Order: sequence, then structure tokens, then C-alpha cells
Amino acid sequence: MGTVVDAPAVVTEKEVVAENMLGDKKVTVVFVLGKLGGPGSGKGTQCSNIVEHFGFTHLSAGDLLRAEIKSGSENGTMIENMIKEGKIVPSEVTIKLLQQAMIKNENDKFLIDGFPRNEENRAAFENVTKISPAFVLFFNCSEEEMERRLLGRNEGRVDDNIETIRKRFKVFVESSLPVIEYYDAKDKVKKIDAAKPIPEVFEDVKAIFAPYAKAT
Ligand SMILES: Nc1ncnc2c1ncn2[C@@H]1O[C@H](COP(=O)(O)OP(=O)(O)OP(=O)(O)O)[C@@H](O)[C@H]1O
Ligand SMILES: Nc1ccn([C@@H]2O[C@H](COP(=O)(O)O)[C@@H](O)[C@H]2O)c(=O)n1
Ligand SMILES: [Mg+2]
Repeated sequence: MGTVVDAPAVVTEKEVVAENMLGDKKVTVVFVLGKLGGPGSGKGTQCSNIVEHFGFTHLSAGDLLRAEIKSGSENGTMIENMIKEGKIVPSEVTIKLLQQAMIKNENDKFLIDGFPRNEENRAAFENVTKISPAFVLFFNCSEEEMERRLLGRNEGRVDDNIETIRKRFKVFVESSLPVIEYYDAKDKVKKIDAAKPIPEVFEDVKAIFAPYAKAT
């Protein structure tokens, strides 16, 4: 039997132009994730530093979902129940919130924190927005340390209790790991040791973001 050669994917000029475009602006997106889904790995903390030093806009999928609950939206009860259980909200809901937030914002550099949490999140985001991340910033931290930080966070989150924290870790192993593996195979995962004190972690983050330094 002869060798079967896959036909090359046909990419039209329009598709090439459309890649990473949001309306008429070209955007840079960095996904921010962590080990075991990264709850408590310091994603939000370091994103604030990146915003200040590198001019990115921080969009936390979890924060957008929590704001949606507060807004009294028809999806509010469903989202709240999913968060209490540490489960992943359907992609169409989260992607719509992320897309709206990016369109409303004039910036062209976004940190998307806590997303994609599963293969459905990842594939749907790329299909709907045609945006691929520049890279994935991955915070590596032990389960014990993340648990300790979350139990001491005191922000009144419904999911910062030992029962939900353990469920969130379990969901990661089942759902989020393939996402990391997908981007790892594309050499897009930049791993950070997140167990160190906050300023030391930021030194490592800074080295990764140096190419995005604001012109002075
Ligand atoms: N490197 C660090 N060392 C010690 N404490 C930290 C460190 N980074 C963050 N913290 C603290 O740990 C807690 C969790 O941090 P943060 O909210 O940034 O985590 P997160 O990754 O965004 O978690 P989640 O996914 O649950 O939103 C906060 O109280 C924060 O001040
Ligand atoms: N892509 C996502 C992100 C988050 N969630 C839900 O929100 C919870 C809290 O997320 P944090 O990033 O703030 O830790 C998370 O446990 C999920 O229930 C989601 O569904 N999809
Ligand atoms: Mg956070």
C-alpha cells in the first residue's frame, strides 16, 4: 500500500489575518494557570504585579463568574452552585464574559487567569475567538502550601473551605491537566516556582515578561 499523505490544511488569507484579532485590534493573550488548577498558587497576586509593571489587563475567569453571580444574571444560581462544588462552568458562559471584557477594554495585552480549565474551555476559546495564547504562565506550588494559603485568604469566598478546595484539586487532575499537556507539546508553558515568597516569585515572572516591558 502506498504512503498516505494528509492533504495540507487550507488556510485562507482571511483566516491568517483574523488570527489573534479582536475586532480591529491585534491582541496578545497570556493564560495564567497553576499546578492542580492553581488555587492559592498566587496567580491573582502576581497578575497585579504584571499589570503594574508591564501594562497588561488582568481578567480572572473566576472573578468574572463571581461578578456575574452578583449582577443577578439568569445564570447566577447555576454558576454559584458550580463554584461551590469546584466544578467547571460551561465554556459558552465563561468565554462570553471574557470576550465582552476584552472588547470593552482598550488594551491589547491580556492576562487570562484561571482559564482554560479543561479541554472544552481551551478548544471553544480558540474556535470562538481565533486567539491563541502567546504562552501559558504556570505557577508550580505544593498542594499543602496552596491549601494553607487558601485557608488563610479571608476574602469570604464560598470555595475557600477545605471540602471545596479538595474538590478543586480533584477536578484539576481529571480536567485541567490535558490543557497543560496540550500547550506543553507546543512548547508554550513557562513554569515558575510559586512556593517562594511573593517578591522572589515576581523576579522570575519579570524575566519572562521582559520582552513586554513598557517603553519609558
Ligand atoms: N508567594 C506567596 N507566598 C505566600 N503567600 C502568597 C504567595 N502568593 C500569594 N499568596 C497569598 O495566598 C493567597 C492566595 O493568593 P491568590 O489569591 O493570588 O491565589 P490564586 O492563585 O489567584 O487563587 P485562586 O485560583 O483561588 O483565585 C492570598 O492570601 C495571597 O496573599
Ligand atoms: N475557567 C474557569 C475558571 C473558574 N471557574 C470556576 O470558578 C472557580 C474559582 O476559580 P478561580 O480561578 O478564582 O480559583 C473554579 O473552582 C470554578 O468553579 C470555572 O468554572 N471556569
Ligand atoms: Mg485568583
